[in-house]
Amino acid sequence: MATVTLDQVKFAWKPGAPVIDIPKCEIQSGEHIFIQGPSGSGKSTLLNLLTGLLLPQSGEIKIAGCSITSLSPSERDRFRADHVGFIFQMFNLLPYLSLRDNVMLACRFSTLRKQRAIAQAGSVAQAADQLLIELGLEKQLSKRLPVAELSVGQQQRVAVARALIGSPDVLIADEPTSALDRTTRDTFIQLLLKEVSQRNSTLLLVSHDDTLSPFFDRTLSLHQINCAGASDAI
Ligand SMILES: Nc1ncnc2c1ncn2[C@@H]1O[C@H](COP(=O)(O)OP(=O)(O)OP(=O)(O)O)[C@@H](O)[C@H]1O
Repeated sequence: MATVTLDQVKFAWKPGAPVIDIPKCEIQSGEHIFIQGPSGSGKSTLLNLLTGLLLPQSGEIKIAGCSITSLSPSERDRFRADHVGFIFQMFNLLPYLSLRDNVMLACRFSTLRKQRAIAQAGSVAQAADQLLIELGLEKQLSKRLPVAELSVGQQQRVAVARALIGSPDVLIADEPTSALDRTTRDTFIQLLLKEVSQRNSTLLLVSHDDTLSPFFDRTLSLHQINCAGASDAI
């Protein structure tokens, strides 16, 4: 079953200069997709359309069976909190909070994810701890460190735990490895893929780094799926 569907989606920041023009794209439930394209080709714009932060000028985007392009802004916000987990390039963790509190935050904005976390682990705190331990952060968790005292690779693993708590249908990762060295990067990607597989979440990961492609089920090249083909992409 398709988890993400784009149908005749067109978006332009300025009239007459389309950045996204995707006639058709389907991503199946549980697929691990690598989205690649040069700088300026529209990767971030596409992610913002998929999460409903931007609305296309025309066309339809469906996530987990819901047409997000038909929702009101507040419905889209709620849908995003319930169904989409994010991993950002710069993590976007709250530095003064503990590891557990950072992870639990995702459930504060979504009753659905909170209920799933409780059903899976007994409580949201236990679900957060379980994920952090699976991701190799037991020592840092027990010391109750603020995330500001973690290494870059450790912070990125906290960001993964936050994105995964309450098992969202779709996980979106925007250049999540750009701050990691090669060895940490490979370990991180393997761990991320293991965790999303366990939850049967669909993963969409964007990166400039083409050497990540072999880790994924499928690579979507913006050049191939996007007819807009931004002329200034490098
Ligand atoms: N807020 C904005 N306002 C106007 N134009 C924008 C805006 N954001 C991006 N663009 C334009 O849209 C095009 C695609 O940008 P986008 O950021 O989606 O590319 P990208 O592939 O994510 O690039 P990078 O890999 O460098 O982050 C570029 O031509 C860019 O100038």
